[in-house]
Amino acid sequence: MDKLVIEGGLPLQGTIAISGAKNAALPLMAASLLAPGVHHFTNVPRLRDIRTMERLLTHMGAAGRWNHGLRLDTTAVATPEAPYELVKTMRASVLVLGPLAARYGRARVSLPGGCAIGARPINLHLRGLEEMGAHIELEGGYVLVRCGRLHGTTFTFDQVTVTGTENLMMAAALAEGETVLENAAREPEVMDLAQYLQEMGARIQGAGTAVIRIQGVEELQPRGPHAVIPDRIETGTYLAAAGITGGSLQLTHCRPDHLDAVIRKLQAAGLSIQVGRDTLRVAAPEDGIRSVDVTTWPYPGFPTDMQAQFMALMTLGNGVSVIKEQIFENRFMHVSELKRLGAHIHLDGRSAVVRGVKRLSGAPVMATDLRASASLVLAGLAARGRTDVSRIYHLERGYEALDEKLRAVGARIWRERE
Ligand SMILES: CC(=O)N[C@H]1[C@@H](OP(=O)(O)OP(=O)(O)OC[C@H]2O[C@@H](n3ccc(=O)[nH]c3=O)[C@H](O)[C@@H]2O)O[C@H](CO)[C@@H](O)[C@@H]1O
Ligand SMILES: C=C(OP(=O)(O)O)C(=O)O
Repeated sequence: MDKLVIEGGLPLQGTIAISGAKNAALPLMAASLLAPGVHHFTNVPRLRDIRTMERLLTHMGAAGRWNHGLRLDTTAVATPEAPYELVKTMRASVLVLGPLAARYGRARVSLPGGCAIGARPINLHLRGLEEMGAHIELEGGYVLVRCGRLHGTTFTFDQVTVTGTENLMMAAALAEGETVLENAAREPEVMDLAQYLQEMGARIQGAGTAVIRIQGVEELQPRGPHAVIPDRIETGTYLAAAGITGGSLQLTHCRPDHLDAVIRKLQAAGLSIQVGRDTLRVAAPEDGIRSVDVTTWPYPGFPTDMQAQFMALMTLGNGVSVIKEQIFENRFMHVSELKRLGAHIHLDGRSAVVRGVKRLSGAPVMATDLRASASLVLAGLAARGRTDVSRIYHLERGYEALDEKLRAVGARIWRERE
């Protein structure tokens, strides 16, 4: 297994091209199950999670081919099943549940279980499908679904859920009659999925707002090429990287309008950010990073997927920053590792109180989840001396060519065998 080694202390300078969004590409791939034929997606990031979803679809009988993007042929899908071996490596596998129920009337999908950041139940996905007429049983760690054609319903999410909204929107696209999803997730990835479903012939209104209305249709057609939206979390991570290293970067191929809350908080921390149509220019503050408070919320609020990276930046702030995590009950696994690099952080329930220090110093650290790992890389880039980040398979789930992209803008970062 590889680890990342970082010799920190160099300001990043240069240009980074942002990749397609993992969290948009995964539901798009799952949506290919809704219509037999060849679907074509471009700007698909080369990531471990994308390979896992491809393996999952292949297991069901689909065929994937990389040729100017990803072409998924779902003509021969015959096994509507997501086995534990694949689901345990990627929770987003649960996104096949809605399409399988709607298109095949049966599904056998392993329960995803919890992960480092929280329990992450899927009760709302299941309740929504039941209200659309699906019969659901849990057996041997699997969700078993049986149904005829699903029917429309009005479903109010008790809690905003991104993949829950995506699952029910996909299921509703082929259901009989109208489905209204209330308190739906408004994330850009939900909008990207809605757009592809519409390209396939689905009738959807209101994606991007809290109420989505779907008029079910009899069938959908495969379409493409559909370009996956840029990864807003990768974008935010590199903005923070410029700030924490005292550098300046230009980011291209991004969607600044998907990052309003992140940009505002980074500007409050003193970073200078110039917003173009699909570019961002960022420069670190000359008089040091300012400590600011942040609370995570569903979109358009500050994303939980940027909380750990923002905390890394705040470890070098000029005062005290209170970072509150509202989405996941246990998303502070990076705290103890950041402390190993010299950060002063005190945990108080769902809040982390970060007292800025003058400098961080390198140390061996261990990644526990994707964004925790990213925060350790950021801290390592700023720290004096050498930082070894182990368990980088987490990073490979969500950051395309992270070490190459960072090396190209002046970072000393490389892979070594553990
Ligand atoms: C593949 C993907 O897109 N992953 C993203 C998605 O995850 P994911 O869709 O799994 O996260 P959710 O939006 O569902 O989770 C939000 C909250 O709702 C709770 N909940 C969710 C569903 C449910 O049936 N019952 C329930 O209680 C969760 O435990 C959590 O506390 O949104 C998260 C929140 O922005 C991001 O951190 C993940 O990167
Ligand atoms: C938590 C994340 O992903 P997942 O939902 O796939 O675990 C993430 O992208 O930060």
